[in-house]
Amino acid sequence: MAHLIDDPILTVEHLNMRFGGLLAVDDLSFSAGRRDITALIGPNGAGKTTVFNCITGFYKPTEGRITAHHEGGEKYLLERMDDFKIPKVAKVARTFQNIRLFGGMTVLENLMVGQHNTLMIASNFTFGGIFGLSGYKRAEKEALELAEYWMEQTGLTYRADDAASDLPYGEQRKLEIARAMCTKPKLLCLDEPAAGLNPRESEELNKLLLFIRKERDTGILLIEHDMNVVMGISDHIIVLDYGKKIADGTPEEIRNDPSVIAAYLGVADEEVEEVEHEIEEGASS
Ligand SMILES: Nc1ncnc2c1ncn2[C@@H]1O[C@H](COP(=O)(O)OP(=O)(O)OP(=O)(O)O)[C@@H](O)[C@H]1O
Repeated sequence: MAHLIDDPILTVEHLNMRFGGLLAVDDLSFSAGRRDITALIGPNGAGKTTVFNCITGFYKPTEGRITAHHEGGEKYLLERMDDFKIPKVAKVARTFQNIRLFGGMTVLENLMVGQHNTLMIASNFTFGGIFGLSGYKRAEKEALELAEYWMEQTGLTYRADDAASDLPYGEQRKLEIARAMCTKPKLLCLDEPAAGLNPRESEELNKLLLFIRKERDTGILLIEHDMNVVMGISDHIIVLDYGKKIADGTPEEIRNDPSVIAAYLGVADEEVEEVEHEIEEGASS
């Protein structure tokens, strides 16, 4: 089963990632829609973070092709790009499972650092900033406005001058997303954004991600274990188990897919039919 995507922001074709004797990602192909929230789910160790690391250039895949498709028709082969070019040129941004902020910097400073690339270009990679070049000043003003915009959307304006490390966990997660959004990504990859959030915070996260998809024309690719988040906001779900894709469809299709239930429950293949039967019985009772 493969979910049909008319207008992909990302296509992954026959991706393999091998670590010594372990095939962590096994012939994986899928697409993520340009304005969709696509979730990558699966039991622990299924290969989800490895896929993210291949997409964002942390790992060079053993085999396969990963393409970012921009609206103008430009295509970027991510597996061939230097990792620092992936956010800058291909416009693919990411957050991490373990929060990686500059703890000693303020919220605002974290958002300005996120725009370092744009400001360096505006300074012509010289001391343009110090000498007050007009192009640099304009870029700096725009960077500040963008930082303020994302502080507002994430409810962090009142925290602008606080050190990132002083923020509670839920706000640090939001700050990471705000910082990624300051790079104006076309695809935002989020590694377990709901981890450690309480139910109210994860509800706020859902709203923020739906806002990003609707207002910013940004596709989202998300790894998540919190099924309230996954089932609540995803347009499309891909399920991995032992590095292989075992399902690909809408939340409704995935929810009722016996092989997915089996993978999560950890039952053997031959028991899948039994699980399927139980689901059918459950649905008819
Ligand atoms: N750098 C590495 N070297 C060797 N093995 C690795 C490396 N990175 C990941 N693996 C292995 O690849 C497999 C997939 O790991 P991965 O972290 O991608 O899974 P995951 O689905 O993200 O798991 P989780 O939900 O627990 O984060 C695991 O068996 C893991 O031990």
